[in-house]
Amino acid sequence: MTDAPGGARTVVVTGAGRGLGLAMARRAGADGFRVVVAELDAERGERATAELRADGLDARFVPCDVADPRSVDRLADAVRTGGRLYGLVNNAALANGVGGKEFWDLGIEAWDRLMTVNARGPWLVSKTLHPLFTTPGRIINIASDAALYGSPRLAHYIASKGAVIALTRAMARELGERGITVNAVAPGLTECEATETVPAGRHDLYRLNRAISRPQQPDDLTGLVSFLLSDASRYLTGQTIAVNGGFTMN
Ligand SMILES: NC(=O)C1=CN([C@@H]2O[C@H](COP(=O)(O)OP(=O)(O)OC[C@H]3O[C@@H](n4cnc5c(N)ncnc54)[C@H](O)[C@@H]3O)[C@@H](O)[C@H]2O)C=CC1
Ligand SMILES: Cc1ncc2c(c1O)C(=O)OC2
Repeated sequence: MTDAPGGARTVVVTGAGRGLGLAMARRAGADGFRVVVAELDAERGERATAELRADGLDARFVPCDVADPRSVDRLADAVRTGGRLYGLVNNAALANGVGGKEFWDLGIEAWDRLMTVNARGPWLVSKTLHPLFTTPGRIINIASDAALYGSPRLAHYIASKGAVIALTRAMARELGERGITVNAVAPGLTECEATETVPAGRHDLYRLNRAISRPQQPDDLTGLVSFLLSDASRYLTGQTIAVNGGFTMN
């Protein structure tokens, strides 16, 4: 893709230090976008950015905690100086080791922490960055098929992802006039660092109930993200699309 006049189009990917976020950042970079790796864990963020750059991609690390308004303001400052904001992928979430307890055994603190990062985060980052967007623009919110299926022993997590799906709809309506599409992507349980601690039986259950019965990999998600960032998706907004080998179906 050639750069439009006015410099490269920037796509911010939160939580892009590893896992699905890094895979999506790599794809956005390969598609010709300037990628901002907005990541809480500086070591991960630096390493991921170095990897992308070593592959010849235009990437830069900006430390960011999506739960902290001042940190998100600093992300906006960094984006403002770095070109034109075209896309935002709200990917950062607490997804590592969150499962295992019935809803009645969850504590207030765990509930609030997940809601703060996973639901408030995408709202706060979108709220803070939206004035920087060009037209057209793209926002992609990463949900989870666990919220569609109703996965047990993840109640706070799936409630936070349910909020992300509803938020997507409100944002799509409110940003439609500005030519910014907003969609949610609901990945299935994927083989990556964050799910190494998910019991094998759970991985098996997900795999065996898919139309395409094999383990999901981070790259299974990136084709849809590429499409959503492209002009080909210009009339698609407010939707939630599950990429999960057919574990859930609409
Ligand atoms: N891995 C899976 O099987 C699935 C993951 N998802 C969703 O995909 C997204 C990515 O998941 P994974 O790559 O598995 O997770 P991960 O835990 O490997 O990566 C998430 C990244 O976000 C960062 N992060 C955490 N809190 C942050 C904060 N407050 N501010 C900025 N960055 C922060 C972490 O440091 C980490 O690098 C999440 O939204 C997750 O809920 C959805 C369905 C399945
Ligand atoms: C079963 C299960 N465990 C952990 C996670 C998920 C899941 O479905 C998920 O969607 O993101 C992290």
